[in-house]
Amino acid sequence: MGLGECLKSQVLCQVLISYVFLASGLLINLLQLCTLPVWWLNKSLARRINCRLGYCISSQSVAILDWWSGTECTLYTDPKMYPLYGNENGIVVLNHQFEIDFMCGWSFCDRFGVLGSAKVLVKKELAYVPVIGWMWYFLEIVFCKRKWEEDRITVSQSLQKLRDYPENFWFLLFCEGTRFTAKKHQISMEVAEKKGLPKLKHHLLPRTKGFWVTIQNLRGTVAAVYDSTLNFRNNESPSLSGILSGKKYHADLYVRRIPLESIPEGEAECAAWLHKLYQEKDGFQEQYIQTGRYPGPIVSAPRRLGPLINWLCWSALVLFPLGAFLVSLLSSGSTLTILASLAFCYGASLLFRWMIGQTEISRSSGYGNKVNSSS
Ligand SMILES: CC/C=C\C/C=C\C/C=C\C/C=C\C/C=C\C/C=C\CCC(=O)SCCNC(=O)CCNC(=O)[C@H](O)C(C)(C)COP(=O)(O)OP(=O)(O)OC[C@H]1O[C@@H](n2cnc3c(N)ncnc32)[C@H](O)[C@@H]1OP(=O)(O)O
Ligand SMILES: CCCCCCCCCCCCCCCC(=O)OC[C@@H](O)COP(=O)(O)O
Repeated sequence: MGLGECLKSQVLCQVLISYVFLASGLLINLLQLCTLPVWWLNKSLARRINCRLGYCISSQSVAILDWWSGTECTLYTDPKMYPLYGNENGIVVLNHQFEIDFMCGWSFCDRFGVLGSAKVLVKKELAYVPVIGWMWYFLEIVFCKRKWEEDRITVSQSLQKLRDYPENFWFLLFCEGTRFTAKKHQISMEVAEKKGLPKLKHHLLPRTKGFWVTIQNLRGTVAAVYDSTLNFRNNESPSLSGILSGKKYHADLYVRRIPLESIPEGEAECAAWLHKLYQEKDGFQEQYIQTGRYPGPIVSAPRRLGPLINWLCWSALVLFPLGAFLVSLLSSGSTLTILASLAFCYGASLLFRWMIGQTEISRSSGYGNKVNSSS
């Protein structure tokens, strides 16, 4: 193990990274709250400010992925489509199999200049996660309860609001609705069988309603669906804890651009189209597993310096007062203050640990464990 790797695996480094993320993130959440009056005066300006503030948070996770762990994210796509990425609105359909898939997604958003405005259909439970969940309110992220009776109205309403969004955005949909586990796969293939659909080997059966409602509400606003299939080389199973301790992974993403006009309008036709798409995605995964490659050429989309600079600036901003506080704490010699500070640090580390837990598949929800769809 080299010196760099040894340093990255030290607990102190991870404590400092989590401190920077929590302290700067809560500060940015506060700044986002302060933009509320701007919403009434100039909505477009408020949205643009929130894109920049959101970038300050989400790009920290990109910095950790791209620069701290040095994880390589490789893009397979048609080079003719490349100039369109980031210059139009897109709906991204991604497989949901890996604990850090959202970080790789964010990294690609950054590479194409749409990180601040990135959108996702996300389960409501994540709205309560400090920093990221709170940031999402101000970025007009679409929340769902995974209960169609309620979601059909609320999801449509939230999507309608994006129709006059002032910046280009990608809207991410994990149509499988939950992370892949062997049990969820088995149940969803029973559903597939009952519906007379071909079985999938590497995906859960996609839930079609969220896709249909997204297409319906964003038609005319979004130019294309970016069908995206992610996998990791050498059977890596990446984790956020691994990234924080500096472990390098190798992600490969295959993206196909599908013009929105080619997607059928009716609900049943749209659902059938999505099922066919997932059968194709399953074929790409099989090819990847057999050959270690996706079809099509690799296109260069290098990591950018922006997230690193942003991260270093926020680190300087919040670490300096921490250092000053620690010096004054030690020189005060007050046992009570020192104990109170230690208790506070312990609480903060529990909170960060809980946030990491949200990404872990072993702590995944029970959604999809039964044929009916309760969480
Ligand atoms: C160039 C580079 C390109 C790309 C770069 C890549 C990405 C970058 C893009 C953006 C990044 C942005 C942000 C990323 C940051 C963070 C995101 C992190 C994670 C959050 C993700 C989540 O929270 S995923 C969970 C939430 N999302 C979803 O659930 C979406 C999918 N779900 C749906 O669409 C659902 O339909 C629903 C939620 C709208 C409603 O759910 P509900 O359960 O109520 O209804 P369903 O219709 O799904 O269920 C009933 C039907 O389903 C059948 N059924 C029953 N049991 C099962 C089963 N086990 N499996 C499958 N199907 C089942 C049932 O038979 C019913 O069928 P019908 O035919 O009768 O409809
Ligand atoms: C600089 C350090 C950056 C570290 C960031 C740490 C904070 C992480 C906070 C949690 C962010 C939320 C990401 C959620 C990821 C996810 O993938 O959610 C799962 C859902 O799709 C489906 O849920 P489930 O049904 O449980 O599988």
